[in-house]
Amino acid sequence: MRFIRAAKKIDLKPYMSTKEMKRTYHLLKPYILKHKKAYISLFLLMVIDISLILAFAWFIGQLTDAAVHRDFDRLKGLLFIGVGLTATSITTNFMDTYLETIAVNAVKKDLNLDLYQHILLLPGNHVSNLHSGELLSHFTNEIHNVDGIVGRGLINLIRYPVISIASFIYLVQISWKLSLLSLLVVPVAIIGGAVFGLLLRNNSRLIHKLISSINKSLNDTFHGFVVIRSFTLEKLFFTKYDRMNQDLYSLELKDAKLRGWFYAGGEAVGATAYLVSFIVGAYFVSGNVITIGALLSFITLVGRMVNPLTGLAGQWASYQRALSAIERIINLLDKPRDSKELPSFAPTPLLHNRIQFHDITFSYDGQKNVFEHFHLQIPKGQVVAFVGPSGAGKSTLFNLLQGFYRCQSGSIRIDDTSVEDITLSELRNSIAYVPQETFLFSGTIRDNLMLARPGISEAEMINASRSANIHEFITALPKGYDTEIGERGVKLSGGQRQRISIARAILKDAPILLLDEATSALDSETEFLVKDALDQLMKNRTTLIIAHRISTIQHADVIVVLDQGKIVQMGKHHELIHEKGLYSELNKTRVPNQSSAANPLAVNA
Ligand SMILES: Nc1ncnc2c1ncn2[C@@H]1O[C@H](COP(=O)(O)OP(=O)(O)OP(=O)(O)O)[C@@H](O)[C@H]1O
Repeated sequence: MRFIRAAKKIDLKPYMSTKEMKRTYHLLKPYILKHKKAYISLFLLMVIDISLILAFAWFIGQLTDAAVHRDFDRLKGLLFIGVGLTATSITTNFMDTYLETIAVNAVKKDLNLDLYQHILLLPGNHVSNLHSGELLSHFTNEIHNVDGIVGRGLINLIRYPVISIASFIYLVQISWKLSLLSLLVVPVAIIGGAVFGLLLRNNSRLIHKLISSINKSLNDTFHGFVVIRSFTLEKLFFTKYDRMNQDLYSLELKDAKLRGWFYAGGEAVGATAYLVSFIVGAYFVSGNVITIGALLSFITLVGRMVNPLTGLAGQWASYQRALSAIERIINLLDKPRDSKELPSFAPTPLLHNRIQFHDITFSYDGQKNVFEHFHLQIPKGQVVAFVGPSGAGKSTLFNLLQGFYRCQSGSIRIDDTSVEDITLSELRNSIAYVPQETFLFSGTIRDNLMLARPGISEAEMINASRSANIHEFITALPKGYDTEIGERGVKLSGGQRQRISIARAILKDAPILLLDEATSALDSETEFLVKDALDQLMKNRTTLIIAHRISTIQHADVIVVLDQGKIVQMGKHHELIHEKGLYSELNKTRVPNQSSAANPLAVNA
């Protein structure tokens, strides 16, 4: 109930604005136009459908009058017309259902794909503000609500008023007095529909928001199983989930009540119009003002005139529900992308000279600078290690070099070309990155290795695995390289995952290598073996390393000591160790009586 209470404060003003409607149709227009054939056909079917409605009303009137006058020849002729009308109606219904499916699902399919592509291309600063649970709910919940806006939903916005107007014109032909009477219910139907539509939209907006929160919570639960169990958070999480579910149930009930009242109101308006027309019409028949056939035509059409008005209001209700869903998608689609095209494998430009961080100033949030006028040059082929306390900016340098974030000023250059001037495909294919936290995709070990680049041969894969000291482990598994490793590689140890990640980087064969704590999950023996592989891998490349362990950096060509985004020391291990400064401080905090090879730089750990 907490969610509902907080939500009650929501201002109703935004729901009255037409700006969001315009934004929504602006977003949907290209998708609708792409499938214009289906929409044009639906429109033509609509015209046929309206003609059929009028024709049936005429048919009933004619049939009744022919029966009253015992005109059997006319009855026979009408029978054929009736069969023809029914056959046309069945065919158009089938076509309508089929085309409606195309018009709705094709738009949803395209929107789905574009949304996915958009998320893949969002820059790092937007991605870090997104929650995967919320993103999932865009695909699993919100996108399905566009039904209310596209397809028949859209056609009905034209269809309903046209049916009402056409029926009304026909009604006037039968009896203008009766027609004026039936007009009295029109304002009631329209005002009622508009009010309920607004209430429904407010409620729907809350439902979408809550479904998104539920998805977030589920995502956190499934990713945080270990923490939940070790901190005995099960009851806490369950209670929170229970409360959200209860809130969702209450909101759905409210939605059902609103809809129920709304449809009941619509029925009442329709029934009133029907009854009043019937009673007054019967009075007209007894006075010979109209025939029985004309009365039957009239009451058939009166429903056709009033129902679209309540239907239009009903359409307005689903439209509001759809609008509240789609505005969440639009907010995401409005965010600028990193590039227009999806990065993919591209031939790697070789690094001929150097990497430069030239006078860069960068902040994640636009307020606190991580780097200010930062300079650093890394000549080709060097191994440069970065050390420094937590939060010094080491990972940020890697993020910037890979183009995950853009600097506010200054430039990062590879061979004197700014990374902003080369495509993301070229940039990222020039870099092999072994991250601090290894991410493996669900699937087999082979799948995870082969994605390093296209065209990897079996022999290359095995050689890379050998170099990363993981081949023996893999071949000892019952299915070898074809072993399924579970979601995110849960069936492997941290060290095994990290060695697969190293093998993947070896296979990528890029001129620049980024190792972010690449050996942190390895025991000292395995680390020794992998270090050998990494040394081989680094030979013809320019390598940037972030490491906690001295063993990984003591042979680096340069060690860059960072503190709060500034270079405070630079040099080789044997020089820095004797210098007074942060590096020797970090070194002093090593645990005594351990070999330096296995020791972490404690401040950074
Ligand atoms: N996505 C982000 N959004 C906002 N701020 C961030 C983000 N990532 C890092 N920061 C901030 O930027 C600063 C530098 O972080 P960075 O991760 O580069 O440090 P680091 O030296 O790699 O630290 P560690 O050794 O702990 O990984 C920190 O103050 C951190 O809080």
